[in-house]
Amino acid sequence: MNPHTDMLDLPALRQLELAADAAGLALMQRAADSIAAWVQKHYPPASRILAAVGPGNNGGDALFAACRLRRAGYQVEVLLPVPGNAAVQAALAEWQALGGSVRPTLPTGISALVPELLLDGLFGVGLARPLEGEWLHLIAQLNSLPCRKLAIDIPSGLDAMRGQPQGAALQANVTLSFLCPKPGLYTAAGPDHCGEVIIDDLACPPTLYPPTAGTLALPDASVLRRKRDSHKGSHGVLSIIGGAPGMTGAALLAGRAALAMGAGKIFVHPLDLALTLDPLCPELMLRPWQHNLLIPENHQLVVGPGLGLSDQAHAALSRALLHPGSLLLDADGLNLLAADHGLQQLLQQRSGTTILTPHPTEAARLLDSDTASVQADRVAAVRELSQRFDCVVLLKGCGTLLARYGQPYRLLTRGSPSLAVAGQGDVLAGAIAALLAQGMAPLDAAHLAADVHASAGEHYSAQAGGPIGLSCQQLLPLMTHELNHRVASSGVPPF
Ligand SMILES: NC(=O)C1=CN([C@@H]2O[C@H](COP(=O)(O)OP(=O)(O)OC[C@H]3O[C@@H](n4cnc5c(N)ncnc54)[C@H](O)[C@@H]3O)[C@@H](O)[C@H]2O)[C@@H](O)CC1
Ligand SMILES: [K+]
Repeated sequence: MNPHTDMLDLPALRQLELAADAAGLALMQRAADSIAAWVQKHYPPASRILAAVGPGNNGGDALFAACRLRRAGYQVEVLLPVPGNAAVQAALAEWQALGGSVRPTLPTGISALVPELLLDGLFGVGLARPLEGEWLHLIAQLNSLPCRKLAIDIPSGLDAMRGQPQGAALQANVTLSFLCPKPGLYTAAGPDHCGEVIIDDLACPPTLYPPTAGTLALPDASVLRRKRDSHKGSHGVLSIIGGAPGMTGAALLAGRAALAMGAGKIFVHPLDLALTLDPLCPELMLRPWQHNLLIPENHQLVVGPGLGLSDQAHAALSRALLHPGSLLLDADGLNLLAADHGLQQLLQQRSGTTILTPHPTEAARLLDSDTASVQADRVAAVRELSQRFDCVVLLKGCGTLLARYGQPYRLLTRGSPSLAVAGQGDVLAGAIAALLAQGMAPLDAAHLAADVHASAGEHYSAQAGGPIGLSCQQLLPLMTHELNHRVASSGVPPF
């Protein structure tokens, strides 16, 4: 267990809290130390701090931190809307012994008292239902304060496991989270509410941690190291089927991305017979699809970019499902699969690994569900898909998730809205297949390719001054650079 990258599900997190308690670890005091240390590092004494204290242990963390900060000379105010549990009461006794008072509501027109920093300790992982009434009002009031906001453990109102606001959620600048990362910090609406995320394991011994459910840890890229003594045949071959009339660009984008990510040889089989060359990328070998097209066993096969939903597309997918090697299905490859139980049966009978790369709406189609339900619990959706189809599944969207049944799920911490443009799904499909072609295991290939893609999106935003306007031509060199960097820094460091 690495408490900085490995994640627990909620029952396991509760189990850990109990184990720490039984071991006599005063975790709440350590949490309060951690909060106070963060404040002292960033704000000089006498700064104005407002601590919002909720009814549970999250409130206890905030109020014990308030005591420490008052002792250290900060001007601390405490907002305590409801009487808290025993931990809050103990902190309150300490606070009052220090001469502190509490206010039950936030007065309107407090311009003179506007804090420099809000400590948000209303709710943590114990949020059990949507917020209502006065709580909604309070969150809105706190969000409108013109000051920086430090969320304790998780922004109040955000579901720690699902990353969705429960009615409303605090908009934090920094989130200081304890014991281990929670998926809700990184996926769905989580990143837009958390700001910078800091994990403090509170020096809780790793032996106390139950088995992990998921991880943020990245796969090692050293398998992609190249020998001087290598040739194009050393780096794998892949075939892409897609590119129906009107959507030929999708297949070409996948092909170009595969080249940028190091695949040795790339065949593109467009359904549009008129497409015979990519003039901007003549390295791609274009061989229009025919019903008797034979894909050699050693090719990594991608089906879906610009495939369409025609009878021809259906026939191409049916045949592709018989391919004995690895197969990646994207876009209309997934839509055809979702709509046809016969194709799903063929998928179940496959001997090679299959990777599915749905966006939330495609995932909903595969699950006979709707997009909102998938987004409401992205971790559950990706796990369910991987189990139902016995595939590696990559669920796109903010906080990309990957799962293979029986293994911890994986969650990307990187990403950028710059990538939310047409064509990037095709780029990702080609990138994954390129890493498969170079010998990476399917889950690792999908994970590393997605992380390289996400990182390149971040680099683009940094270079362009913002996320608008990304195109494949700009992104692919950034992906190549990022991949080379990952490979160079993998494995044992050089002298
Ligand atoms: N137990 C432990 O070992 C540790 C807990 N820690 C802190 O404790 C937090 C968890 O504490 P709790 O389990 O007490 O939970 P919380 O403090 O997150 O909230 C639970 C309280 O909120 C109420 N509540 C839940 N949903 C509500 C809603 N929608 N509207 C109104 N009230 C609602 C519950 O009735 C309960 O009173 C963590 O997030 C973390 O901040 C840390 O101190 C580290 C150690
Ligand atoms: K909180």
